[in-house]
Amino acid sequence: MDNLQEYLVSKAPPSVFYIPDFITKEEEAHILDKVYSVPKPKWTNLSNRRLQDYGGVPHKNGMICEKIPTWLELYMKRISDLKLFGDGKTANHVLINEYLPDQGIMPHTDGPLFYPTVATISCGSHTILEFFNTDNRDTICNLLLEPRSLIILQDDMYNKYLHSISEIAEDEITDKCVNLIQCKNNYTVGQIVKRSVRVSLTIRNVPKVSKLKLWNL
Ligand SMILES: O=C(O)CCC(=O)C(=O)O
Ligand SMILES: [Fe+2]
Repeated sequence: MDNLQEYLVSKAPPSVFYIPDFITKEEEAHILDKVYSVPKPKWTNLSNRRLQDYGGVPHKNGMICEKIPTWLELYMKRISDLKLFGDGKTANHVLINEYLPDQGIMPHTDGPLFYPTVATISCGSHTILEFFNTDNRDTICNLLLEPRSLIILQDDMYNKYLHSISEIAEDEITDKCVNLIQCKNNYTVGQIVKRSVRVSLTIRNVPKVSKLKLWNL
């Protein structure tokens, strides 16, 4: 991956980059193996998905950094090397979401505690990430995220629009999907694509970290 600009999704508002095959099938299998080998309490169960978080709890007074597993640091470095987080800053937080085929995430923005660029690696299944206008909930565009792809959101696509994943077990490809020509596979409008279990790695930078160390733990 030499030049990020080659991966710009030019039909979306500024700015989205879509990189198919960012990781190999072997790396995908390795990630899934690691994600599913944690002890059960590492999972946080929500009503519509489960998640694991690494790096600490982002907080307005500063995140108290926690040690991140070595296997994850490898993928964080690959993202940090893209220089997405401004003046030499590197990734220091990872959220791992697991979605069963009919699970999703409600419309939201990622908020002010993170540097306003988010990088997400998809494993196991495709999904469709939908973007909405905050005021009237009109659709802005959709992005088809293939397994092993990387998506990078910044500028208005991070700050201005809401994003969500519908709670449906299969997706219909529509012309609202603005990155179809950049996908590895061929998709046609009207096609139905069945979801399987998807695990996503959302890799970010929390600019404000606390120097406080929990010596007594
Ligand atoms: O799973 C994804 O691709 C999106 C996750 C997301 O939006 C988030 O964790 O804030
Ligand atoms: Fe999000």
